[in-house]
Amino acid sequence: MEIRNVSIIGLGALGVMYADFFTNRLGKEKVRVLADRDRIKRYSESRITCNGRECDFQYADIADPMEPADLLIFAVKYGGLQQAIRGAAPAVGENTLILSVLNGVSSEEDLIEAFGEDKVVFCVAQKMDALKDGSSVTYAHLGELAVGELDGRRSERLRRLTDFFDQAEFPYELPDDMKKHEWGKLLCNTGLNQTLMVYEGTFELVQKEGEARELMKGAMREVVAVANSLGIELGEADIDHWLEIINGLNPKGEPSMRQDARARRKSEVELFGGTICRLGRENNVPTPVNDFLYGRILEIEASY
Ligand SMILES: NC(=O)C1=CN([C@@H]2O[C@H](COP(=O)(O)OP(=O)(O)OC[C@H]3O[C@@H](n4cnc5c(N)ncnc54)[C@H](OP(=O)(O)O)[C@@H]3O)[C@@H](O)[C@H]2O)C=CC1
Ligand SMILES: CC(C)(CO)C(=O)C(=O)O
Repeated sequence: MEIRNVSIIGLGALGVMYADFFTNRLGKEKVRVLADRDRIKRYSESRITCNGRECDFQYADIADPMEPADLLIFAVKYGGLQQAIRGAAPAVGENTLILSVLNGVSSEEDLIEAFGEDKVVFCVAQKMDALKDGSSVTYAHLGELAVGELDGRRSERLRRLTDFFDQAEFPYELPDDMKKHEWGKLLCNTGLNQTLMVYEGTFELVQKEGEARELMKGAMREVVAVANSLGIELGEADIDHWLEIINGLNPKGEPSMRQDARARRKSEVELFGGTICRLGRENNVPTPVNDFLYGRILEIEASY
């Protein structure tokens, strides 16, 4: 069945960016933002903007009966995923395809557990630099979604998805090995997000040579070592690939984790250092750089 409409749950930096993109391309009636009544009231009363344009979104109250979505995008932080899964359940029908733009390597497992393997296409959100300040979202790069099947098949549902992206002129990539690709993004976030949260910097700080960039690279090398211990073939070339992407981001932009810290919200550190330090211990891989970053981030969060 052809994809004709999109629903999005999570109206943050990425949610606004995607809701704005698809609303402009498909029309307001084809794009729903799913939320509870209180959030919808708050969103409707605030002036949400994306790159300075005022947004006019269609909201759907998750307490009301609703038609299933053709494509459902989860764009919440990991701490909000279980609640969002319960909230979005009425929008999942027989033919709904689900994407998660969440970072880390866990959200697809949670979505599969909730909705079944046949609904969830693996996805990595990459190369964007979306920044949310109050109700205003700005970005210099929309980035792209890397999508694929775990076994590398060019399946019929993947074709449905890419046909839809082609029609909407939405940028995407089809990596051959989605698991390796997810770990590549984990390598990026574990180095970049944690370093900039600890150093309180923008992308500029790690785009130039210096202590912060070296620390970031050290954290990335530990992700490679942990991945290798699990049989995932990441290497120096993957670090270089993600460094090149980082070098191209808006120098004044910030990763999602630094945005959490500025808002004094609990970050997704468990997805990054939390996961790498735990897997390192379990597989006898030393992770001193991540131990330092993870510990420092827990201290910062304890001070809120
Ligand atoms: N920002 C970025 O550039 C990138 C982010 N990512 C990943 O994407 C994910 C989303 O990040 P980001 O957009 O920055 O996150 P934000 O914190 O900006 O936004 C998350 C949004 O989810 C909403 N939300 C939480 N729970 C629910 C719920 N139960 N129902 C409806 N809405 C809910 C929150 O609403 P409210 O504010 O009303 O509580 C919030 O607006 C994260 O996993 C992040 O790591 C990946 C690539 C890039
Ligand atoms: C690396 C980045 C900035 C996406 O490009 C990201 O994933 C984040 O902000 O969490």
